[in-house]
Amino acid sequence: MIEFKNVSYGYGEEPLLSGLSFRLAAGSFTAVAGENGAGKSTLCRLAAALLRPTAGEVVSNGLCTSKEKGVAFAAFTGFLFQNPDRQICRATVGEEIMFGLRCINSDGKEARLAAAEIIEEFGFSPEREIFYMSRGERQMLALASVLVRRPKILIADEPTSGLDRRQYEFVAERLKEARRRGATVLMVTHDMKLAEELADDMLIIGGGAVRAHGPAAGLLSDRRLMEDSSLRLTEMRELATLLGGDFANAGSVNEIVETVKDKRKRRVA
Ligand SMILES: Nc1ncnc2c1ncn2[C@@H]1O[C@H](COP(=O)(O)OP(=O)(O)OP(=O)(O)O)[C@@H](O)[C@H]1O
Repeated sequence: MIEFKNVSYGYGEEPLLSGLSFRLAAGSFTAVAGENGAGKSTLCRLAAALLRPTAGEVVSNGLCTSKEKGVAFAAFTGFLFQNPDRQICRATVGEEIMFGLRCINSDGKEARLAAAEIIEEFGFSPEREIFYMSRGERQMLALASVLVRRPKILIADEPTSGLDRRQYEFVAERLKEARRRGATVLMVTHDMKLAEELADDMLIIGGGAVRAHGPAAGLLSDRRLMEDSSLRLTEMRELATLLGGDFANAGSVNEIVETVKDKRKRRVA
């Protein structure tokens, strides 16, 4: 569980975030959205104890980030940076994955087995030199080195940006899997289709405050909220809200099709 209690933060004198209060339930998947520069990455760093609030409290997994050392949070928090090069610090895939494990004092036989498994799952080879990997591959590697630690809390800042379709689908599946295994996931994204596919809840920030927090389906259908937050309705939501009435809260194209069929049946009868 992650809780923000009246949290404020600023890099300079002006606060960037002011009085944020919300709670993310254990095991939930929350997508964070908002316009560029709204403070989404800053919110993630606060949640991961990489930053401490200038006022208020962040409590993660029962620990207050202002009272404990960062290492206490690193033990159960996986953080995927927006830019993988901020994270990667070793020369080869194998070394990078093991580095992630050593950071949580995991270095034995089990750790080496987990490293071998994830390297295979991601389709890398342990000797592969990171210097020659593409941006997308480095992003996948950064994710692998976070996931190998099986974090209780997973914070991913735009995990699919710059990935090709195959990589995108692979990453979306890995995030779903982390959630299935019980992790609490917080994901920043500009991709509302991804939010719709993965998240239970959405947290929309803007103007330094929480603009909305609640079930993703409802927020993603709120045309006014989406427009005010510079977010795009997905094509499916666009269609559902344009059709209105019984269709307005449809969760998928399939639901729209079924509702049309149902209406036709009733008209014929
Ligand atoms: N280390 C820093 N020092 C000073 N200012 C910073 C720092 N990090 C971020 N900022 C500023 O804080 C503001 C919010 O940045 P942040 O990265 O949290 O926003 P964001 O919503 O994630 O943006 P984007 O969608 O563009 O990634 C921006 O104006 C940014 O320039």
